[in-house]
Amino acid sequence: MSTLGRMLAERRDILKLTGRAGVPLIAATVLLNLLLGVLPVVFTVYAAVVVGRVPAAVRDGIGSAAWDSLLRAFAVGAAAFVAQQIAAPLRESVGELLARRIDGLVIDSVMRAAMGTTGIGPLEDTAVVQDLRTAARELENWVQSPGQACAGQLALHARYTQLAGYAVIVGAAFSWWAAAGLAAAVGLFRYGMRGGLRKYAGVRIGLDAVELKNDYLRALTIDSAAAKEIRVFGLLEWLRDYWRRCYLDWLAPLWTARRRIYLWPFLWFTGWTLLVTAAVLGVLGHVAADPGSDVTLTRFAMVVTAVLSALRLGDFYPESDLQTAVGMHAYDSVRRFFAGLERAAAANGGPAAPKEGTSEAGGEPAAPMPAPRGSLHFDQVTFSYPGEDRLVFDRLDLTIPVGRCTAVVGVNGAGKTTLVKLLARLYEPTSGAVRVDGVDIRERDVEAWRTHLAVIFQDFARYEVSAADNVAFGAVAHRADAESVRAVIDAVGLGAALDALPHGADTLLGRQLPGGADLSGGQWQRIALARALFALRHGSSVVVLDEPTASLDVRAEAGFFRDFTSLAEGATTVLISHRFSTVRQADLIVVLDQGRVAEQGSHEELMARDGAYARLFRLQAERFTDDADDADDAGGADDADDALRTGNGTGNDDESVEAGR
Ligand SMILES: Nc1ncnc2c1ncn2[C@@H]1O[C@H](COP(=O)(O)OP(=O)(O)OP(=O)(O)O)[C@@H](O)[C@H]1O
Repeated sequence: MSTLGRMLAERRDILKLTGRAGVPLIAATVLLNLLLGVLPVVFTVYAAVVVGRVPAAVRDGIGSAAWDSLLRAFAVGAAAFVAQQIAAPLRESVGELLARRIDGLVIDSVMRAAMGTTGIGPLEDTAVVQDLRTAARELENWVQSPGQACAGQLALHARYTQLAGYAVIVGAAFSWWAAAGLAAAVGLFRYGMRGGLRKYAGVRIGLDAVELKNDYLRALTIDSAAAKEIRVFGLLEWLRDYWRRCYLDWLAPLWTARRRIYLWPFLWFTGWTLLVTAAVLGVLGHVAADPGSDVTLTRFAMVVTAVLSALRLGDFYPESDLQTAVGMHAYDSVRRFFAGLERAAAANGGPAAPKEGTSEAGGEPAAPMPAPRGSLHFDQVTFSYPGEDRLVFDRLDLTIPVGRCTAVVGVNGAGKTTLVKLLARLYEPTSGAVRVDGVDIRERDVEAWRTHLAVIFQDFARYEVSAADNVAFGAVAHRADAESVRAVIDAVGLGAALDALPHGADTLLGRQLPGGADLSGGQWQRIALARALFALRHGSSVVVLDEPTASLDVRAEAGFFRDFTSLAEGATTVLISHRFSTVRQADLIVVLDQGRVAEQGSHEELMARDGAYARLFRLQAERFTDDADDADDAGGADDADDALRTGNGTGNDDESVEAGR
């Protein structure tokens, strides 16, 4: 697209977005801007009239008709000046209101879309995430936002009305040729300034990825979690140097671009503009100096003031230029973000993604879903993550019985967490289906299906709200059920620890929050377990726990399974764990390997089979005996690797570590 085409498309987009502010606000902004265009011109005219009437007023004295006429002209000029002083801040306020309203609508639509995707695939897509982060940065910082681009574009009315007014003054009071020449010279200078800014903004926008990296490094230096390692490992010097280099990677191209874009063009445009202006003023002076000329003092003053004022209009407009050049960048990112969501929705065959500027997601809502009664079946499920060739599952066939406890084991990367993501419809299978009582879950309403699920992921969320709310988020509609919250807190053995906090279970969990406190890793894990129990008490019937005992001490781990199975009596439990002491008590144990089920059965059945599970179980049991040192040797680790790598071997370095837990 040509530069002009791009410029027009940019302006058209801003206009379309401006329309969302509503007619009254747009009308008020335009009106104030027109007023700010006309008032300086009126002031210029009457200032010249005052100058022209001074000689007669001085000659005729106070009280004369010439004196009164001078006062009238002065009053009009002063009124125009005062009105301008009032209109300018009013324009600022109304413009800000318009900008904030538009930005608010854009932020709403982005948040709705980001939170409203059925799956999480789009939010893990690098391009989509980068667009979201870019949009969020501009919208949050409110430096050059889309709303400000809209307000900035409307502010141009004031500037161009002024230019037209000054040109009319020069044309009417002197020469229409001079007026045209002046307008062209100012236009040329503006083109140079604004065009340069567009190019500069283009370079800055091209450095988005580097800027985001710098944002990350800045945040990292003050991140409390990283602060520990930065100090312990002595990373500070390295980090400082790395950040400095990244910062220069961002700054150096900007410096170069600024010199290239601005220096010579600026001199060239300035030279031409000054030349034309000098020609207009020179001819004016020449004509005025002619004794027979009809150029009066008033007209002379008016034209000179108009020319000089117009000249200023060729310059940079602080209320408009940067905003219109960069402000829409965030909006472009927003649009790319929406396009990315749509692409991801189409690729996953899921429901249509919400569109930018709309409030609802597309697609027909599916029918609600009854609680599962028979089985959860991964029916020939093949899956690879978007953009990845590697199959995590290759025609996986797995049946999870309802009302029983199924444990899933496998080496790091075997696909255990992915299994849960597919079950919760955070991703859709590439082929095959997840069926509940024989029905593909994609045929059901996703929200309805999720009301049956209570999933605690390995990296469960630690909300900076009260401990009680952290638990109640398992079934947020029942947040007021304090009795149940207390019951599940006690059930996971957290009652005493929370009672010791300043406000008991109502203490905010976040050390940096006023009156807040933090918990240990194991206590947080208990909070997550309580959340799952709370969900079970309020209607969920399938509970999935991904590494629920990873942070629990040995005593707590031993008690966990016994307590949890009695608390989750009748529910379908899916337990993912590397700890065989937890796993062994499940009704069914499934060993995942190479994207398929390698073995399944009860602990006794699998031990009798003496396959991968049995070897790994024995290896882990040995760790708790006096022979631990023997089991810890390389042979033992190899054994563990071989045990779970029943297929053609993945060469995963972490396997021995995990197997040895
Ligand atoms: N968001 C993602 N995008 C691309 N690949 C992913 C993503 N999440 C996981 N993977 C890959 O999918 C495979 C299965 O990962 P998954 O997390 O399901 O394994 P896991 O069995 O739960 O491992 P662990 O025991 O370490 O928790 C791994 O190879 C992993 O690298």
